[in-house]
Amino acid sequence: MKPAIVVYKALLPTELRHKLDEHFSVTAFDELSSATYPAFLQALQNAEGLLGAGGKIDADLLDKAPCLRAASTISVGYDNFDVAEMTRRGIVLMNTPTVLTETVADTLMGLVLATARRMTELDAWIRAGGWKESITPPYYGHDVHHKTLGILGMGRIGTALAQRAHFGFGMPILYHSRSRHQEAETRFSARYCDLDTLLGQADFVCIILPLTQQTHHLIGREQLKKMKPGAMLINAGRGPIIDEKALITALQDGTLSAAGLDVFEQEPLPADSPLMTLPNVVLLPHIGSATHETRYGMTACAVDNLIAALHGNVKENCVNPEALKK
Ligand SMILES: NC(=O)C1=CN([C@@H]2O[C@H](COP(=O)(O)OP(=O)(O)OC[C@H]3O[C@@H](n4cnc5c(N)ncnc54)[C@H](OP(=O)(O)O)[C@@H]3O)[C@@H](O)[C@H]2O)C=CC1
Ligand SMILES: O=CC(=O)O
Repeated sequence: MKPAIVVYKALLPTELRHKLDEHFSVTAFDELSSATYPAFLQALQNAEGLLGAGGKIDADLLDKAPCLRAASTISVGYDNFDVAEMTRRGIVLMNTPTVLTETVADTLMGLVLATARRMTELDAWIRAGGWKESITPPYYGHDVHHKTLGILGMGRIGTALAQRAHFGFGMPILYHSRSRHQEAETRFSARYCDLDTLLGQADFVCIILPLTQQTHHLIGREQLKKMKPGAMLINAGRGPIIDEKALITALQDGTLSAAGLDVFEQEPLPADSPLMTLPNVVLLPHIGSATHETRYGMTACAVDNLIAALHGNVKENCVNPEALKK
């Protein structure tokens, strides 16, 4: 008998669905809503595998999936999983690094440009009947090329961003990570520094860190005050890395000149969030990796990950290899 798996919030192209069907008995939920949730919980009872995107996968949910052996997330970030609890239970967690790196770096560079050059604001301006003759200096943007870029998190995506900024825009690069990254220092002349130095010297601060206990609210009121006057903050890591209340205040009182955000403390961003009405913010609905090509690559990777995990053949993309020893 084929192992049972549950697929949730994954838009599976036909060939990938067929691939899963070859290996597993699949129960799929395009959306998780109050209408579908009871059936989802029911299906979890026998599921050996779980494949999907988002959702809080904590001990309570794991209790409802007593047969689970592997979970495969269609994302590189896995802060929504209780990894320690999964490891304790011997449940392997797989993610999709690398396939999305270049696309998310493009998104970050796009946010830098859109924020500095006020692209969404001016798009709204022209749609409301405005034209450039009426744009006076207070509405001008700022240059990006040759400005200093600060990267928080010189991992896979941070490195791809540094490459774009160095070769494409001639930007001097500062970075902060847990450790030094020789490749970025050699290839892109990136300079390692502590967080306060980066905040004080960068014209653009780009956050592309994972959300962990250590990075939660890493950027709060005090850190925002340390940013260079006129600096802009870009976040595509995870919303809670920034204290959003402090961010809103800083954007309102001019401590921070502008922000470009793909991620938020609460997603979807509530309609009454002050961020919705601030002109000096570019908002994206967590679409860092959302291109046809990359979403396909991520989904294919997640499918292969689950097949490997449930066939005891894990070679890469395992978040908690210790679970394999259980
Ligand atoms: N908006 C979107 O759609 C997307 C968002 N993301 C987010 O981007 C994150 C990064 O992805 P990726 O680049 O592939 O991951 P990597 O693991 O390659 O890079 C993460 C980087 O963060 C650094 N880091 C981790 N913890 C700390 C800390 N406490 N202080 C300082 N630096 C820290 C790591 O440092 P070190 O190298 O020293 O270990 C590493 O350089 C994901 O976890 C996800 O949250 C990813 C894809 C899409
Ligand atoms: O946010 C997206 C991810 O892949 O992580």
